[in-house]
Amino acid sequence: MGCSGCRVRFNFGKVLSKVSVFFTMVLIFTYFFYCLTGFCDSAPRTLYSQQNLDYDILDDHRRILEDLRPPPRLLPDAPEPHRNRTGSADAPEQVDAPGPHGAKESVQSNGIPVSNTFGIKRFPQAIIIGVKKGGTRALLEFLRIHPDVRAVGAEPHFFDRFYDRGLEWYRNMMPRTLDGQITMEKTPSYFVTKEAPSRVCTMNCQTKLIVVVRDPVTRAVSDYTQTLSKNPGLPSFQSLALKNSSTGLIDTTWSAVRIGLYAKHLENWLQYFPLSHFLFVSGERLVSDPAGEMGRVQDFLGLKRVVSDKHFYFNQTKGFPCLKKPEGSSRPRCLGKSKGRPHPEIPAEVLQRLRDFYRPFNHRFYQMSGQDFGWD
Ligand SMILES: Nc1ncnc2c1ncn2[C@@H]1O[C@H](COP(=O)(O)OS(=O)(=O)O)[C@@H](OP(=O)(O)O)[C@H]1O
Repeated sequence: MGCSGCRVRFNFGKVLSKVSVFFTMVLIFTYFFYCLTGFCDSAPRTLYSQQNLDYDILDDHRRILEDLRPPPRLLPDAPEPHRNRTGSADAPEQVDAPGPHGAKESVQSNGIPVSNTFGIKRFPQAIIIGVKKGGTRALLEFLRIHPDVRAVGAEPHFFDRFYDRGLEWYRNMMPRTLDGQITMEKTPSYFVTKEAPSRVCTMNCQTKLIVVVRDPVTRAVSDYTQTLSKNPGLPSFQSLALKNSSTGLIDTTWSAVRIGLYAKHLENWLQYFPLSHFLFVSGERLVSDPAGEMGRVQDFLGLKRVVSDKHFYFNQTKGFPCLKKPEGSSRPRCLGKSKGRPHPEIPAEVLQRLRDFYRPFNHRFYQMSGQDFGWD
């Protein structure tokens, strides 16, 4: 009697364990089938995060790695694509196109790109198109703190150098975004590239365009400083800026001078985009009042004003505002050494000559943009 009771209990236990194994298998297969058909991607983020507890941690890790990584070759001090007579501009330069997100994507130990698991790669809805040495890196890094902005770290240079690679190549460069997030990139040379406006419009004529402008004289000196840092044998600023020292005529073929003719470049863009698609950010105010300028940028992009005073502190050593908590990191960080470096001393009369030269162009630019930047 006792023994047959044991057998019944024993059999019941066996059946129970078989049933639970069966249901577990059914659950596992259902889950895999669900994921294989792509539904995991469309699951609400919280649910998805719970199922993949380490996903967000890995994504943060990827962002941190991106921050710590030395800037990719094209960025942010990428030499101009063309080398001029000084040997510092206007000859095509052999550069590798950046990979998606500007450099190699972080890869998990199983070889799957970490950032490859959710969201969609979209064309940028907003692009920082210029100007070189205006403060474009600072603006992009400040924007990246915003949870609704995802941006490519490197400069893709699609609309100037790599257009023949096609729009799909470009889209593939973009980070994945969730609905409601804005995709962005910055390539300051777009502003001075003749073909760029029509090409951007071919992608999307509704694209929002941000131009960080800075006093063209200081901008030219900053540009020269960058080239000099790579080529210490470069002729003096004045010998490059002036056609002839006795006449004092400005050499507008020198790219460091030409880039500062903002009215001329803007005219080209206005043939394809209405003024309402542009936001002109003051490079000077981005340094003196970063939060104020970021308020304008967030409004223009239709974003909640998340980036504010509390994100910045002024670093006395650097002499520039820095971020208390950059994207993906909890430690304060300033921009790299190539941003905010000391400029060489330029003779006052050369600077004055350049100031006089730019004045009418600046005034024309104030009229066109509807903003007085107070450079003279
Ligand atoms: N917060 C902060 N930190 C450091 N530097 C700052 C910052 N905000 C603006 N700037 C100014 O940005 C100038 C470089 O401009 P870009 O980033 O547009 O340069 S680049 O075109 O991408 O090479 C750089 O020019 P230089 O001062 O000549 O180095 C800076 O003056």
